[in-house]
Amino acid sequence: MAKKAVPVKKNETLTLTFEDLTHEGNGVAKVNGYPLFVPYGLPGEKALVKVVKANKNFGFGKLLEVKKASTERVEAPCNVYYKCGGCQLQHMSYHLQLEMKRNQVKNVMRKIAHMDHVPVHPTLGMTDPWRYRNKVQIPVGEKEGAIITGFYQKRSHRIIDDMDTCLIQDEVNDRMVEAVRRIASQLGISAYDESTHRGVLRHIMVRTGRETKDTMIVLITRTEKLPHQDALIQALTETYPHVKSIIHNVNKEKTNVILGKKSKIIWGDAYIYDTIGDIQFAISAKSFYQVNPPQTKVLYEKALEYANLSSSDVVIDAYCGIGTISLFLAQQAKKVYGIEVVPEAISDAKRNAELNGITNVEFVVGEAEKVMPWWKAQGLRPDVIIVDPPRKGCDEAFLEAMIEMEPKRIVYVSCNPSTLARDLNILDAGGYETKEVQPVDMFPQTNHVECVAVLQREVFN
Ligand SMILES: C[S@@+](CC[C@H](N)C(=O)[O-])C[C@H]1O[C@@H](n2cnc3c(N)ncnc32)[C@H](O)[C@@H]1O
Repeated sequence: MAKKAVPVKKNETLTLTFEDLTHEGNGVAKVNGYPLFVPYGLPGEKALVKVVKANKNFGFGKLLEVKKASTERVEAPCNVYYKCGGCQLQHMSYHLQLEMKRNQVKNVMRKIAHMDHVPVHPTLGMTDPWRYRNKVQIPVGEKEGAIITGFYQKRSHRIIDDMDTCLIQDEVNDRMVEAVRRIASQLGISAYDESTHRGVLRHIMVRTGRETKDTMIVLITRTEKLPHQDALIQALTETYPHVKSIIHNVNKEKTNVILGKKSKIIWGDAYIYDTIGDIQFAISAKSFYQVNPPQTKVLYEKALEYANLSSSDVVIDAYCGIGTISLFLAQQAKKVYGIEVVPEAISDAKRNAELNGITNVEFVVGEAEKVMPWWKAQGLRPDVIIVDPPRKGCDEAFLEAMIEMEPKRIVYVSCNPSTLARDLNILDAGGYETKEVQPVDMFPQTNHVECVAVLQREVFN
């Protein structure tokens, strides 16, 4: 059979009309059926595009000029949007962002889960989809002898040197990054240089409680010692009374991983506090805590609604982090068991239960895929199981144990629709029918999407 020729050439410029959007947010145009993916292109738009890569079955293009703009195109408010790798969707209306995320979920439900029939509801979005992030981790560099902070330019480790704000961050985080940068510069603390593996300050991490405005600052250095530590602490805490915790973390490795293994509280508490709904949470530096608190409440309320608990129900919250979902569930259930692999998160979870006077919870440190079969062997038979795994989804041994425990319902919270669809398929074969899926926009302006799905056990006679 004759090989089909690629209809475009690298560096060629073409006028094209976009027909679709990928789940990354790229426009899709077709040249004689050959798809060309173009960042920042929107469906219905006519644009001048330069071909930058022409693979056998698909290519990539660069948007040179929009000839006819979509009514969904908006001006990106961030002045470094087109350089930064953090956001991908600022050029489209929020309405289209929500629709795109729902379509992504519908697509995986069709293509991976083979569940065309399952309703995927419209994405639950934010009224104000800006300034929502409670945590920033920003690289530190040097320019003309001064310390700079900024995210990396897209697909590189070059720091954006004219970034003065991040519009999806809590303003307190922005201010604190700037304060640490300025004070560290004044004190002559050097920035880490990745190419030479020299210098001191690698990253600044700031976490702020949305409701409390309590702030934790984590200073990540290559060196054991943080130079001018006392002066830095004094300058920060005298000027910013909302700073409740300063932590020094040491990362000596040549690595992209931000936090090193060794941490020391150098001022204040090990925790900051925040509230979601009427529950208070203590959050330590290394624990997972959802980054968008208002939408976390929306997500958890949906999970709780899907769990449909009665006061006699026993529940497992797998991958429970610092016990956020568990404590919500515990208000309506007889007993909740939480399982999580990070020991610090389980200490936080126990502390959080105490803080809120919640006694019907039990938290265990371990890998969910090992603890679930053990719980099953011990005779634990929960009425409802909630899972909220990391992006890679659930381990098969975990899914198997969950099916064998025969809960009447499973509620699956996921930050990766593809692995969600894969796992729903496995659970379906194990007798759990997916009833509906609700996308929730936890990460506006970015192409990430969160979902919650409810599954019911089919009882065969
Ligand atoms: C998406 S977070 C969810 C946390 C929590 N449910 C929440 O909403 O804050 C996933 C959690 O799973 C934990 N985790 C990752 N792999 C695990 C495993 N094999 N067993 C148990 N927990 C795991 C992570 O440490 C993280 O806290």
